[in-house]
Amino acid sequence: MVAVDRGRYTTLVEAVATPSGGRSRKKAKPVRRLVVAMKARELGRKGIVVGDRVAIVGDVSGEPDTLARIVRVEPRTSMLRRSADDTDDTDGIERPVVANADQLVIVTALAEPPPRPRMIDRMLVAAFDADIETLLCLTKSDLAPPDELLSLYEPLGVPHVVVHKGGSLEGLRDHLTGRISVLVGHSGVGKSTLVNALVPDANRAVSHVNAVTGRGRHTSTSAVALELPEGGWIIDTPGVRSFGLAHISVETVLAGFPDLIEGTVNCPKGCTHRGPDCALDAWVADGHADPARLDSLRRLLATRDPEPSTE
Ligand SMILES: Nc1nc2c(ncn2[C@@H]2O[C@H](COP(=O)(O)OP(=O)(O)OP(=O)(O)O)[C@@H](O)[C@H]2O)c(=O)[nH]1
Ligand SMILES: [Zn+2]
Repeated sequence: MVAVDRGRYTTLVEAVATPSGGRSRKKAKPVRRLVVAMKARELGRKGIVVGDRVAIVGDVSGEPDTLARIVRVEPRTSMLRRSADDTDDTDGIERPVVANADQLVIVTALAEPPPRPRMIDRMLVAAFDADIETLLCLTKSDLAPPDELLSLYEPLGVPHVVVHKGGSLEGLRDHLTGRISVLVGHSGVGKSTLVNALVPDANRAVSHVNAVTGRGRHTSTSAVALELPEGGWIIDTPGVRSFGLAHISVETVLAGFPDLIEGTVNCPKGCTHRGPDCALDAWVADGHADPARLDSLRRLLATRDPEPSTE
């Protein structure tokens, strides 16, 4: 499923065409088309998100004004979620964002706008919760060096690439080829610039999806999956600017810090690992782990608190 917009799901159907006449020895070529579908009633309230693999029935011709039905959603290998944040009606319900992704690409400008480590931390926790890998993609390296930011994230073992407009994207492509990557980042960080450089006809693909759904050309606010020329997919998430993490437990965050877990055995029950009772301070002071790791853990735990939607 490559896009969803107000109850209309755009699905990519791949069929192996049988060469006509049966005499042709040419290898059958997969034929792909976009088919717009709605959710079959029997799926009830089950959500379908971009990245889902679905079974569709009915009119699957993809002709204008046809509508197929999605009758089944295949089991997911991963699910990126976020809690509702301040910009939503705050019902505290977690929302699925993208299914079956392999990696979350956190796009951050080195300047204009300045990097926001708390935002990066949030994304890292969301990716950890979804059990998908992360890649830090630092843009606008022509404006500022990456060193300061990397000193924060290299100790966490987060892989990174540094890019700038018009520069080489080889390092980034190496990470993206053959995988399903979700791109997230704030407005202005250069995400569209990247997507257009990676997928030469990205604009056309998006407006084609919009045309197929009859939603106008530039109205897409949902995630859209775009195929990379080298193989693999990038999923652009224009509508997802932030990740509320209220649904993620302290334990899940801590699980991202295997080197610190042993230090928590003497913590009081239900320790938030942020208060004065936490045993981690003394344990780290004894030299069992790098203090920077404890700082990082606390930063991540702190990011679970709601913060102003202006960020
Ligand atoms: N100096 C510099 N400017 C860049 C670079 N990449 C993008 N920009 C500029 O930054 C501005 C924002 O880039 P976009 O690609 O539109 O950013 P975006 O993240 O897609 O922003 P939204 O469209 O608001 O989501 C544009 O004026 C770009 O030309 C870069 O590497 N260096
Ligand atoms: Zn503790």
